[in-house]
Amino acid sequence: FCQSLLHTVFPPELRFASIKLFHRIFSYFSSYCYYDITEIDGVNTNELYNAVQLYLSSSASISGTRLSLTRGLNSSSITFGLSNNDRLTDTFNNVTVEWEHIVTQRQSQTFSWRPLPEEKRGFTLRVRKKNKQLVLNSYLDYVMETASELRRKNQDRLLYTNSRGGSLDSRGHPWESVPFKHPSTFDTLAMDAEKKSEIIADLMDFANGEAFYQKTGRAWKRGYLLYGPPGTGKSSMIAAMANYLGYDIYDLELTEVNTNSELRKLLMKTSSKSIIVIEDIDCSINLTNRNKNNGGGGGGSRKHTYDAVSPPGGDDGGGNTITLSGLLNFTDGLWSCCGSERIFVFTTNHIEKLDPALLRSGRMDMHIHMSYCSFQSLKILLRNYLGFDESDLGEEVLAELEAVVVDAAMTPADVSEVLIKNRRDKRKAVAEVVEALKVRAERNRMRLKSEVDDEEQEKRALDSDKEGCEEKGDHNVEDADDEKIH
Ligand SMILES: Nc1ncnc2c1ncn2[C@@H]1O[C@H](COP(=O)(O)OP(=O)(O)OP(=O)(O)O)[C@@H](O)[C@H]1O
Ligand SMILES: [Mg+2]
Repeated sequence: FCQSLLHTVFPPELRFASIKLFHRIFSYFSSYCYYDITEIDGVNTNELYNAVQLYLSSSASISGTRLSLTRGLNSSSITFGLSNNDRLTDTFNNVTVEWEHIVTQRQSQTFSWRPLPEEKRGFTLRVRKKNKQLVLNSYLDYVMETASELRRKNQDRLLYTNSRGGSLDSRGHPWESVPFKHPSTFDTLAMDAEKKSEIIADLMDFANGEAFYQKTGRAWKRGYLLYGPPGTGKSSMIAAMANYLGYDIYDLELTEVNTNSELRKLLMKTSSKSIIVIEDIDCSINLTNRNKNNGGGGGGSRKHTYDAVSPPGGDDGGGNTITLSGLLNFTDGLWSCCGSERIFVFTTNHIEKLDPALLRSGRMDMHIHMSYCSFQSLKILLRNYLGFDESDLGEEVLAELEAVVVDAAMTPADVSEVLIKNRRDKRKAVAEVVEALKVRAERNRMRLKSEVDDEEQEKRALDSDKEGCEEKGDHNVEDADDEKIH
């Protein structure tokens, strides 16, 4: 009755003004202030809303008897969230805040450029007025940071590529991404245990080293060079690194990049906590560092210039003008620090072809040699593919394997191929591996022997030539003496 009386007696304007006044008086006397974080801000999605939602999902265990569960696209885990009008308290620096999730039905579909959801969702944050500054200055930043950390952990890795050349997508990004689901881990990687644990420790030091890099005044980045013959696990190692640290991978295709500035733009669009990979560096860029004497009219100064890359077709007049110095700036220059926590990984099959400028510490901090199967790595492969431990193999087989594995110089890729082919019959698989290793070892021994024989023959031929010369020379001397005498 009162309500209808209010409706009839007071005109709407007055009613509105009185509600506003009431709110003002209430907020004046209240010791709290409230912040609304709505899901849609105008027509844009409010990033803070998503961040808060994700952040609160991490505190789900604290309280709350009713929670909503979600599983995002590309995500491999489930996250928790607050249900309608549920509240949750959180503490930050000894300050307690309260979050409430408010869902209301949207009244009428107003005109918009894109369909809006029927529900209007938002979080309301209630804080004491005296804590207002703390919340605005650091709590919300903390929420955003925690949320992005969670997003990274929950979501599978992304693999970015610049295969589109220099063109940008609709959001102005030069990178294209796909979910990265490589199953390689340090457990499945066949290599010597000490080397593996050294790499893992190095990665861990790097990931936890923010304070150290800050203290020493270094950019928070690290470079690894993986080198070795094809099929020894260089790409698998990169995947294992990404899976271990939870970083995204940017696979940089240098042949698709035309200029140094394009390279720089690509770098600027990479996120932190990522691995930037340049595979087969010796093939994608002509990395010879040349001292060109800039003598003619250029002030006579000796300039250190680098060769421009010639396009793969060998046509020197092409548009690809990335230089080694451009690449070095990419990894090491001022631009490399725009963002933090980055790992650069270069791979090559021929380390000897690389320029020393690229290999120096600071650019490539760690050189990792991926090599042929050793006895240790062979045992890892047998365990991974067949589930066989040393005890399953037996001493005799182990001794046989150990005797030939080094001479065989087989890559882990070759060995795993034999194992995959015979994986239904495990005993046969082991026998086949032993056989393959023996055949390879024998072949290598024969090759080595024939090389040594060839060398010896050559040496002998050279020696006999020399002797012949000396004899001839002696003759000449005698002849000369003869001549003198005559
Ligand atoms: N060290 C290793 N541990 C486990 N598996 C390996 C290893 N090396 C190679 N493999 C197997 O061989 C396949 C090829 O390896 P990968 O692509 O990592 O070699 P690569 O060194 O990158 O070769 P390339 O130089 O040709 O790029 C992988 O799918 C993996 O299964
Ligand atoms: Mg590879």
